Amino acid sequence: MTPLPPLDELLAAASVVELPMRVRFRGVDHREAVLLRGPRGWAEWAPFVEYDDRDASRWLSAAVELGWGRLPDPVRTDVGVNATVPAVSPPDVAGVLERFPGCRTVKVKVAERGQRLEDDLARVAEVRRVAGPQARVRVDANGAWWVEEAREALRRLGRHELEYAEQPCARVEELAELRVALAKDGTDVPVAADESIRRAEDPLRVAREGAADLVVVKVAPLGGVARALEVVAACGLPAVVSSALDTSVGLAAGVALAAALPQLDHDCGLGTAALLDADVVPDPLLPVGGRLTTARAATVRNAVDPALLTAYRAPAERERWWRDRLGRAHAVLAAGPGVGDRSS
Ligand SMILES: O=C(O)CCC(=O)C1=CC=C[C@@H](O)[C@@H]1C(=O)O
Ligand SMILES: [Mg+2]
Repeated sequence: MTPLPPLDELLAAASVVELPMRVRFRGVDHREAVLLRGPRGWAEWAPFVEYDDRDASRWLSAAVELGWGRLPDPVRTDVGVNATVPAVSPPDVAGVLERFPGCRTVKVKVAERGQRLEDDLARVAEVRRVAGPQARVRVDANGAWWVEEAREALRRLGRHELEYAEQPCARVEELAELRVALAKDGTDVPVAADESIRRAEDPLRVAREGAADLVVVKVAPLGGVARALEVVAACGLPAVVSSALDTSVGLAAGVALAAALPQLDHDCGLGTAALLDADVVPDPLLPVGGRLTTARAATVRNAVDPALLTAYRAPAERERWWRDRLGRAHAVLAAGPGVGDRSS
C-alpha cells in the first residue's frame, strides 16, 4: 500500500475540472474530476458525487497509488476494448458505434430508469444489426431487475446471443438465484458481477455464493490496480476491466490493470473517453483498431495539459465541494484500516 501523502500535499496537487459529455450516461451530462499531479505522474480522483466518504476514500487510495506509488508490472502490451452504448434509442445506435471504430465487442445499457424491456429489446436488436453477427454483445442492467424480471428479460434478450449480462440484479443472493433459474430455462447468458464487487463490503461473496460466471473490476472503486488484482485472484473467476467514466488519466490506470491481469479473455470497458466531449489531455486515450496499448496509456497519462485544466476548471463552489470532500476522504484513510477498507 502506497503511503498516504499529507492532505496539504494532495490539495496543492489538485485541479478540479468539469468535463462535458457527448451523450448522457449514468444519469449525467458532465463529469467532474480531480486531477492530482503526483511525484510519479498524474492521477485522478473522481468518486461519483453521490458516494459517501468511505467509498470516496477507496477511490483516493487508487489515486495515491497512481500518483505517488508504483503500478504492478504488465504481462501484455495491449488490451481489447469494447464499445459502450448508453440507453439511447435505436436510431442513435449507429452514431454511437461510429465513435468506437474497430471494437468487436459492444456493451449495451439496459433497464434504464423510466424505460421498458421493449426499449432494451429494440436497442440490442439494433446493436446486433449494425455491429453484425460476429460482434460480441453484452448488456448491463446496473442491478435494476428483480430475479423473475431478469429471467424473462434475458430469455428474450438472449435471442441476440449475449456474451454476458452485467449485474442483472442488485444483490448477490439474487444473482445466485438467477443463475440457477437461467440454467433451468436453458437461457445461455453468463452473469457478470460489477456493483456486487466494487460496492460490496466483501467482494469475495460473489465467488463464495456462486453468484457470477465472471467479475467486472474497476480500478478506482476497488482502491487501485494492486487491490483490484488481489480481488480478481481471490475470486478465482474470469475478469473484465471497466472504467469508472474516468478522464484519460484514470483510463490509463484501467489499461494498466487490464495489462497486469494474469488472464484476460474479454474486451474491456475502457473506451469511455469517447463518451466525453472534452478531456484533460490533447490526445484522449481512445482505442485504435479496438485496442489500447500500455505504451500509449503511459504517455497519455502524463500529457495532462494545464491549458485544458484551466479551460474546464470547475465553478468555484464545486471546486470547494471537491476540496472539502478530499479532506474528508483523506481523514478516512488516515484513520487507518477497517475504516475505509473492505473486510476480506
Ligand atoms: O464497461 C463499459 O463498457 C464502460 C463503463 C461503464 O459501463 C460504467 C462505468 C461506470 C459506472 C457505470 O455507469 C457503468 C458500469 O456499470 O459498468
Ligand atoms: Mg456495470
